[in-house]
Amino acid sequence: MSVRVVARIRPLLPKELERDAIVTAASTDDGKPPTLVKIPNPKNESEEFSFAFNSVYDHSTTQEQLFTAEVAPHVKALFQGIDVTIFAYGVTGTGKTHTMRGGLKLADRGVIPRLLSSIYRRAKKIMKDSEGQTTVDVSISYYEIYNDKVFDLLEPLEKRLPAGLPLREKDGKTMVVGLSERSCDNLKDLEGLYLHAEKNRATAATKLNAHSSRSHSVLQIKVTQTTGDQVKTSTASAIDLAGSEDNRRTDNGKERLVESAAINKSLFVLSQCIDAISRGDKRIPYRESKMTRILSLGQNNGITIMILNLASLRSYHLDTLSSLNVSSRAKRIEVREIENEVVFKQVPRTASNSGGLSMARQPLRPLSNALNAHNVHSGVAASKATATSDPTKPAKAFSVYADRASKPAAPAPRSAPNTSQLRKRPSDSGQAASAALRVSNKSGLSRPGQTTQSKLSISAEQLESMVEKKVNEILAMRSNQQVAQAAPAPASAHPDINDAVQKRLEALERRIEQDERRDDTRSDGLRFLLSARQAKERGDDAGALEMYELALPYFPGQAKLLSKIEKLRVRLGLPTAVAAATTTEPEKAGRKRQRRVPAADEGEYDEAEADAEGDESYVGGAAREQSRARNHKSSSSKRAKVAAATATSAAAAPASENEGPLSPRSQELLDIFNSRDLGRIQGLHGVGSKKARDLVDHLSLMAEEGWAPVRNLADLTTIPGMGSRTVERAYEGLVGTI
Ligand SMILES: Nc1ncnc2c1ncn2[C@@H]1O[C@H](COP(=O)(O)OP(=O)(O)OP(=O)(O)O)[C@@H](O)[C@H]1O
Repeated sequence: MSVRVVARIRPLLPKELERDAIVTAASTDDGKPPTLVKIPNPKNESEEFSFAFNSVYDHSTTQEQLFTAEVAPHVKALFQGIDVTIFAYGVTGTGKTHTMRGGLKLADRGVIPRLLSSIYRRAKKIMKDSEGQTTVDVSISYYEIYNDKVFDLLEPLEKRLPAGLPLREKDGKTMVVGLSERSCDNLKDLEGLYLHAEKNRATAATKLNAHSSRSHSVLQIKVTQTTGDQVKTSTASAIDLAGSEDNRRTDNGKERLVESAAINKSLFVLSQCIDAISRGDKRIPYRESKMTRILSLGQNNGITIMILNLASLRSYHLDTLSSLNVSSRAKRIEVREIENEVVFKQVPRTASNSGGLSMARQPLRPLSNALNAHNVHSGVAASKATATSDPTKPAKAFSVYADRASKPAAPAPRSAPNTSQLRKRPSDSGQAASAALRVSNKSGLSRPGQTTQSKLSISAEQLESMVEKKVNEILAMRSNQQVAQAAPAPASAHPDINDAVQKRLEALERRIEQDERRDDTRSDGLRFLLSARQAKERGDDAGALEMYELALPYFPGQAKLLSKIEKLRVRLGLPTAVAAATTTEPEKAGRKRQRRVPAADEGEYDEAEADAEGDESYVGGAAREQSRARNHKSSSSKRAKVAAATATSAAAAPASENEGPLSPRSQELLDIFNSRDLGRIQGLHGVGSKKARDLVDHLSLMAEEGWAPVRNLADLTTIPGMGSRTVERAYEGLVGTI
């Protein structure tokens, strides 16, 4: 079966006007429940676009009706061992949180509280009917993804690590490493936990001067049914995605811009994934954001329901079209309704601390004959209207109450809509983009990446200085401090840039993106260490061991780390067959991990290769790329190469410094790192604020763990986030200060 996609149009709010409402629900045939959303063509209001969904709910639909029609039928499947994922998608202010969480009053309760009640009711029934033969355990995990970092909402805020929790793939499932899971005997406890977590979320948001709806929230309810020695587990996931938002419309400050960038990026990646799956592409860009990795749309077995929330207002016109485009394509994604395997009980090694959506990977297959028959659209995706979002939105809260048995509302039809009224196929993303640009131009907005074609004759020096300037701009745009200055469209800042420069700039942007990905991969090592420490604090030795072993490939040969692993193995009564257990196994795991992350890893690997060549040019362009490709076949350790590169590079300190006395400049560089002073580290060339924070975290952890300070430049290159090129840039940047 395919992902079930339903649309819900919210009612107008008190200050919104009926005459501004432009989105309507319609039926394919008179008397049938609505399955179409109609919206005028923004370029020609006399023309109307229709988008087909599995079901469409208009402003009159109550919370109970939506739940009864779309969610309640799947609770049974959940207890059969099938995972269920429900997620709300839509523009800011369209009713996602209202749908998922709802309000305080009984009638206002959204999908989540009703789902919790329903699960408890069914659990009770199963236990009663089996006369105690079957026991049902219900537990929850709850986390948010804020600025592409995962934070556990069940843990107190003080325990939050700035880097967030890492993700990893295990047995084809995406897991949040170190996520807590709380079991509750009754609905009231669960209610308390959920409310507490919601409070955590709001408090965290307030501390960051943000709004909680700027994060994606993921609630997972795990149902474990035990009969004799057979255990059946399934998970219901309720996801409230952050809303996309136009910065021009909301007059965002710099923090908001960073958030918006993260939200829009993850939602953009989601739409790219949906496009790629529906086109039948082999490569789906799941890994480009944490949210898409977790959601793994189309890769997860089980039932997936996407609720598209819509506001009918004209001020949302282009945003609404964009979200209609994305979600109507999601219908074409096939998922398999497969029960999780029953496992046989054995003495557990430990309570698992790894949460995550249960997602067994499967080959992706687009539905060849399930095109959006009714979809006719302009592909408008980029331009936005100019209204301001409502800052006076009432605070959201809810309570879970035991559901009264209620008469189900008329269920929505489950059949796919009739496709005979096909008017025009939805355009692919390329068409969408070009249409978007046409609209953008019409509305006077600048085209991202637009350049004038004028061929100016400029000297190589001018060219280099423009490139340098551009690099700095791009880096500045990506740092928190200067993000507010990033508002002007990058290319239009230089109307005199010719094609050659433009190409170089594009190559640079790709390069910077690669750098970021590489850093992310490396900082995973740090996250594993931090998770290990957390597990240790919780007294979870097995969890700590697992995390330390996962960290090992990032810190090869660290005696302290090896000894921690050894000690934990002894304590847990596990074989200490020394090297095999502590070195070989994790290294194998590391290699496996590298195979699973080809994109990130290739960049990192290439980087090490380029470093080994001593190629310092930032603008090496195609030649550099080709030289990297030639060298890609080498199989020796990347870290060894990075270290070797630093030792042999003419631009860096002399190799002898790694053994003998250090030059004053090298000493100064090491002192800065060993000081763990954020300001000083951030002040180094080539070290942005994000990298500086990660480095301080890492160095502090090293110090707490009793590891020796960094003694030479080669040591420095083994720190996650530091490559030889970064070390050299920082080193060179100290010229004149010493
Ligand atoms: N079906 C509905 N019935 C009544 N009020 C609704 C409905 N849907 C949304 N609202 C109201 O509309 C406003 C915006 O809804 P909500 O906050 O849920 O939007 P959202 O999509 O979650 O926004 P954000 O992305 O900012 O979190 C709220 O005041 C909410 O109470």
